[in-house]
Amino acid sequence: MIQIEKLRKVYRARGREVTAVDGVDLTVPEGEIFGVLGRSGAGKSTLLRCVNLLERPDAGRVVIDGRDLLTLNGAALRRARQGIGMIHQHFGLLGSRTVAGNVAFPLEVMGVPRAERSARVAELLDLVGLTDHARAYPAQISGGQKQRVGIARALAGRPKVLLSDEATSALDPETTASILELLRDLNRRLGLTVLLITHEMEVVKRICDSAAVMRDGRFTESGPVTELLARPGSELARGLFPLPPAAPRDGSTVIEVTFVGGATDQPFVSALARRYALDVNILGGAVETVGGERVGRLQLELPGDPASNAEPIAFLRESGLAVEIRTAAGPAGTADTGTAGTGTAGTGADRASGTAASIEEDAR
Ligand SMILES: Nc1ncnc2c1ncn2[C@@H]1O[C@H](COP(=O)(O)OP(=O)(O)OP(=O)(O)O)[C@@H](O)[C@H]1O
Repeated sequence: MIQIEKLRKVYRARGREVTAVDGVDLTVPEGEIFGVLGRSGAGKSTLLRCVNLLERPDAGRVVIDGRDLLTLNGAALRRARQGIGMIHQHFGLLGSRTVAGNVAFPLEVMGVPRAERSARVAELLDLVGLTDHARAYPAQISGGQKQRVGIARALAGRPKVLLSDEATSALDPETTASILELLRDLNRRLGLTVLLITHEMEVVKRICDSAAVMRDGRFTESGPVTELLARPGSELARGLFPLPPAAPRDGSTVIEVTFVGGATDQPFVSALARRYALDVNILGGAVETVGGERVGRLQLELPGDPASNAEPIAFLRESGLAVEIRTAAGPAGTADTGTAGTGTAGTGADRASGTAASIEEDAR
């Protein structure tokens, strides 16, 4: 389990101060995968590096499996850090060592005897599917295989916590999928607790149980992924399911409906049309599997202004669906009647573009 409380890290250089992490609270229960999503410069790497004390936080607590790392020194701190593995975007392999030699390296540093080391390396290579490449050098293997070596090496000391620093950012989509599948598999088989940072929505969608969006050193939203998807105004929901920036035409109401799990079984569009004799127009939408649950977002246009649609909207909400009303100025949040003009932050245009796609693009 990872517990981070009021974590703060300020860099000071040439008389300038940059608050990279500004009071972050975060809990990752044992065996869960937590993803921190954000643009370049949001503070993700700093946050991750504070968890294994590669960076010393200025304030706050980092508690791993009940031990407050900031209170430990010397051997006790070294032991605690052995319980935290880390993988990196550019793998960080030693070019002069074979695959097996790279995996053996941390075991050598830990002083594990040779025979035990060989057995453990064989076990680790089997775990990541690289037994046949034990004697290859990093230059002779693909990016995905290099990351598998990185993962095997990170697991050498039998850590309970794995930190992942953009582990799939240098990989093509197919390889990304296979590495994410491996991480999910290891998380389940070994009960690993994983904290990962990424700018890729795909990573959150495929393997994270919970996630946070980070901006300017803070979490702007945080929680179980399926809960965030159903939360009105969620940036994560907009990123995973981008919808067209539709402003309602005069005399119509545009709503965005998010449904998770069981709610997807209901034919709510036809129920709405039948019950209220409405001509419902579908403007856009998508349904996907997130965290093993079916999740979707639909943008619908209803005839009549928001006030005249209060009843149908209430019906959808009572059916367990999250409904946002889009006004000319953007989504109007959760107000029951969705009064026009009371939108949450941002204009229609910037709300629509402030999504995952831009999280990725800005980071490149
Ligand atoms: N060693 C450092 N000295 C001074 N400022 C730093 C240092 N490392 C990071 N920063 C600053 O702290 C802020 C957060 O950086 P950080 O690398 O943690 O963000 P990030 O979200 O991981 O971005 P990226 O994906 O580009 O690495 C940025 O403004 C960055 O310029």
